[in-house]
Amino acid sequence: MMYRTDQVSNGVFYVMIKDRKDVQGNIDIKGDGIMNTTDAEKRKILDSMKGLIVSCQVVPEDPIYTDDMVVKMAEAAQWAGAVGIRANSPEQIRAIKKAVDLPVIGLYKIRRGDEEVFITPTLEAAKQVWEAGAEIIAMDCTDRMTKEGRRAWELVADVKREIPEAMIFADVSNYDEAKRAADLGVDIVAPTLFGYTEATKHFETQDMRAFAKMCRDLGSDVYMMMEGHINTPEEAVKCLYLGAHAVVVGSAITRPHLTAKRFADLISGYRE
Ligand SMILES: CC(=O)N[C@H](C=O)[C@@H](O)[C@H](O)[C@H](O)COP(=O)(O)O
Repeated sequence: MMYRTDQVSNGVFYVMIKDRKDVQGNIDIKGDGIMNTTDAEKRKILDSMKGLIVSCQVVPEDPIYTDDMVVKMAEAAQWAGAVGIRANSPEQIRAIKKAVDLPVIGLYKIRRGDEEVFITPTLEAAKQVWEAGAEIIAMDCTDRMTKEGRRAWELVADVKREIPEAMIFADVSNYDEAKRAADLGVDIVAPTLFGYTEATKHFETQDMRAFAKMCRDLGSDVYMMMEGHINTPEEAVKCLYLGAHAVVVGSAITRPHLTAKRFADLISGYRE
């Protein structure tokens, strides 16, 4: 749906959207001032997501698993001042959406045999994430092959065509993948998969140097976020200093058994 710029005041653009409430935001006016409503709405949501995003994920194998655990995690995150939630599976996204009033980055982890790509690997998975209520769809945008015999990032075009209202969060593992994702027109890029690919699996901490370069080169085209292996508030602040719009934290906040294990392992000197 298209709409027009109605009024400009104090550098802020006010826009009228047919049959909907007015929205106000810092909007890029392209060419003749004609814009797509979803662009303005997307920008408004993305701008609001500046700060801490908490990844709230739990699987039945986790020692903390209960049916409503992700809801409690999301409520705790909102209570603490988080600006967004990252969640896995249509069921958990739905439950979180009912309980908290924060934008959700949704994904659907699907393991298909020995395939390496598992974060929202198909268009069907992306549709389910969207239908569950997530505003943003996170997907693997690495250069790895999928079961369908194409590169993971090739799904971006399908999602943009089939679900144009959705924002796309590209999970990548290195600078080249980040650059490609930005060129493909995703909304958010994060090095979520650094440490989880064949080439990076030996790393247990983030590559801050690569992240700084991503922020410097791509930060004006996409929203750069940090995600993965951020364990302390100080590390998160460092990411903001390097140019991150937001920092997504999971395990350190929502997997207390792993935090306990970090302490136990170190204190016991990694005795078996
Ligand atoms: C690689 C993978 O599957 N990452 C997942 C992506 O959604 C989650 O399991 C992570 O918890 C999330 O990325 C946050 O990272 P960390 O838990 O390190 O703060």
